[in-house]
Amino acid sequence: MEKNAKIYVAGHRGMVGGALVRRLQQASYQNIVTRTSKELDLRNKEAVDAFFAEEKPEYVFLAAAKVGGILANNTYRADFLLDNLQIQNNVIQASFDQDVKKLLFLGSSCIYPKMAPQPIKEEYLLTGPLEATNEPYALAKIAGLKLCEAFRDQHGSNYISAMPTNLYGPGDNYDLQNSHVLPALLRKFHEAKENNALEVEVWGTGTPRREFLHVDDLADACLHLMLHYNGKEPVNVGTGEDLTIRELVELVRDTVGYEGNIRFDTDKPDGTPRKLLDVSKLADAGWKYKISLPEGIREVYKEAFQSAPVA
Ligand SMILES: NC(=O)C1=CN([C@@H]2O[C@H](COP(=O)(O)OP(=O)(O)OC[C@H]3O[C@@H](n4cnc5c(N)ncnc54)[C@H](OP(=O)(O)O)[C@@H]3O)[C@@H](O)[C@H]2O)C=CC1
Ligand SMILES: C[C@H]1O[C@H](OP(=O)(O)OP(=O)(O)OC[C@H]2O[C@@H](n3cnc4c(=O)[nH]c(N)nc43)[C@H](O)[C@@H]2O)[C@@H](O)[C@@H](O)C1=O
Repeated sequence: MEKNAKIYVAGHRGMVGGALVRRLQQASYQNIVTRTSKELDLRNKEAVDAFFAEEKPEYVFLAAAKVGGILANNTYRADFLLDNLQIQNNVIQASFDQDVKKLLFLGSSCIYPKMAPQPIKEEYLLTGPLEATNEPYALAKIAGLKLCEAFRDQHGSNYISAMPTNLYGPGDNYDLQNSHVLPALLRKFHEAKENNALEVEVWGTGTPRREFLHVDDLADACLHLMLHYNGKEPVNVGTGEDLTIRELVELVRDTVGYEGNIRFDTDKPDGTPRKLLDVSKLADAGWKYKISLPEGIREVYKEAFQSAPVA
């Protein structure tokens, strides 16, 4: 990828898209094209086709998507399936029509079967039923990675797919209903400490296990894959380490310095019991994460809550 190549980052205002733009600029890629969803609704095929015909990007990072935590996925089931199918179908088709040299599609670790053997290898895809709470989203992501594979099979398109584990970092979503667990816990414990609340309520039983990767590490992995990976199979991107939600709750509580009680609301869903990724493929390609979870949580907490109020 030449330093003056025209690179389209779809979803640049999001947590992942923002990290991708930072990483590309840090690596001296200056010809980066972006559009907000107000400027370009990627569900609108005509608008997407017109944008690609006008801009003719050479490389595409497809980080735009409808994204949310377990409750959002389980509430807006049709939106998560339809929006994500429309976005990825339009961007991948337009990329082919305009001869994009290489496209990287972002999937998610939730594409794998609920009870897949752990750690999860890429070849476990479609070997068992999905987790019910995010099945619509997972099916959209599976369709996206399969569309990339199909364009490669039929047309020789160099479209690759990365399957990230749970992510956190600057620009995360802190809405208490729709966000993922880590940003939600940071906000809950911060506000409880500020308000001297006696108790913090967290969801589920605390027994599921999750793996967390800082979004700056993900962006670095995506650039590494764009530069060096030309394979058909999706590539897992993670740390290869996980912890229980209860351990995460205690880590966030201690980072924030909250000393009150914690109550687990078992009426809320646990979701997948565990989704630890096997990251040996990425390790074989020479990449490993850098930011440890405790360090990452400290940094994110400082940046999001101790320097300015959360929007
Ligand atoms: N967060 C996580 O834990 C994980 C995320 N991923 C994947 O990473 C990618 C990015 O996720 P993340 O950064 O967390 O999500 P965010 O919600 O932070 O960002 C999503 C972005 O997509 C854009 N977008 C959404 N709908 C549309 C639309 N109709 N038209 C144009 N743009 C749209 C938004 O643009 P705007 O701001 O302009 O409205 C936003 O910038 C997704 O593919 C997600 O599946 C994978 C695994 C874990
Ligand atoms: C990245 C991945 O993210 C999603 O899957 P998920 O990892 O299950 O999502 P989550 O981060 O929201 O929850 C993780 C665990 O944490 C528990 N939990 C406790 N307390 C809170 C809490 O306050 N908020 C949330 N959201 N969860 C909480 C919660 O009960 C669950 O056991 C997919 O939908 C899909 O988007 C996807 O691919």
